[in-house]
Amino acid sequence: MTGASGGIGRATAVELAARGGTVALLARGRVGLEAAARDVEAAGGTPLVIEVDVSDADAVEAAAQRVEDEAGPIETWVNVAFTSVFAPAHDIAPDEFRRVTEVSYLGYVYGTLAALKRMRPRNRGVVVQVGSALAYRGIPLQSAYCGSKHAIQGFTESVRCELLHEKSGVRITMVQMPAVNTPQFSWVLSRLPRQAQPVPPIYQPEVAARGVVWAVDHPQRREWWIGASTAGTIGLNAVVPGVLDRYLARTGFDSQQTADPRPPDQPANLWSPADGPDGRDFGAHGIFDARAHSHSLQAWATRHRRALLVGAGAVGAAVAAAGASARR
Ligand SMILES: NC(=O)c1ccc[n+]([C@@H]2O[C@H](COP(=O)([O-])OP(=O)(O)OC[C@H]3O[C@@H](n4cnc5c(N)ncnc54)[C@H](O)[C@@H]3O)[C@@H](O)[C@H]2O)c1
Ligand SMILES: O=C(O)[C@H](O)[C@@H](O)[C@H](O)[C@H](O)CO
Repeated sequence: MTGASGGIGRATAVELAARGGTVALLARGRVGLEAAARDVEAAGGTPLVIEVDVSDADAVEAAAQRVEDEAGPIETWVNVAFTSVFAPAHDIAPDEFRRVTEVSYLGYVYGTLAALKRMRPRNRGVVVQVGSALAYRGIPLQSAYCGSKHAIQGFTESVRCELLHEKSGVRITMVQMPAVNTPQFSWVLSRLPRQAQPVPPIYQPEVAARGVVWAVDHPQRREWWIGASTAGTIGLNAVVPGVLDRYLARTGFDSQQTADPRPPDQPANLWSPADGPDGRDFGAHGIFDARAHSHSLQAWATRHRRALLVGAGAVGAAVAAAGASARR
């Protein structure tokens, strides 16, 4: 699991740990990683902490080898680690675009390559890409991030076709997330005047984590969408993208900021971690607990859609039968 020291990665590591087995925790911040390891242990798993910057392909490959040497064959690889800059494109420098892309896009590529190198010869294994509604829909103030998320989506489709072509038993799937209450809004480099926030509705990281674990177990589906807002955004964007352009131009600046000013001492994790030796543990949750939903009816329904369809069919048949017997 990359990006396991905070947010969705941290919550997912804990969710997976509850099944036992080794969970390798890959991220940069030592303090956050050690706290994540304690969480994994408490949940019943065996943590393996590996400090790695995912933008370094050799380091990611070495991390994968270390996992196999110390814990055995990697069954599942989950890419989560990312960074961003909250600012209009004209306020983001070229080297910042490069850095976001190297971490948030190429980090996923390097993780996927390290996993495929080991899984393809064994003809088994699962790669899960943690994505976003923003893999399909760009929003203002997040150009570097949205570019990376779109790129992951394209890369993943290509790899999926290649695996299908060679009739591989290895599976790759992507989980598109809604807005989630994670530390990102307190440690991503922000040039916004006000405190950054996820665009409501906001879900707790455990909702996202349950979605990832479901995808680990059901990787035959090409994508899983979490949250009605995700399904709505991707669906609407496919039909009326121009309407969304104008809607987001009008609402997207305010919906991504609270009324409070940006804290002057806010850290920035673009170049170095905020949860490293000089930092603190940020945990899985961000600062929006009071506004975040602990469940998503849509996510539940998509997981149980077969049972729901069968149930709806049965109800439909019963109603039709009742109607027919009433007419007799
Ligand atoms: N929070 C949301 O609203 C939201 C919404 C949709 C999708 N997502 C996706 O979920 C994933 C996690 O998001 P989050 O909000 O939990 O993020 P987060 O900022 O809370 O955590 C990111 C994790 O990545 C790690 N990381 C950052 N830079 C790294 C680097 N160079 N090398 C290694 N590790 C690094 C951090 O240490 C941390 O463990 C991302 O891929 C993001 O695109 C999040
Ligand atoms: O959704 C995402 O992919 C991002 O990680 C968030 O940073 C956004 O700011 C917000 O949640 C928009 O919905």
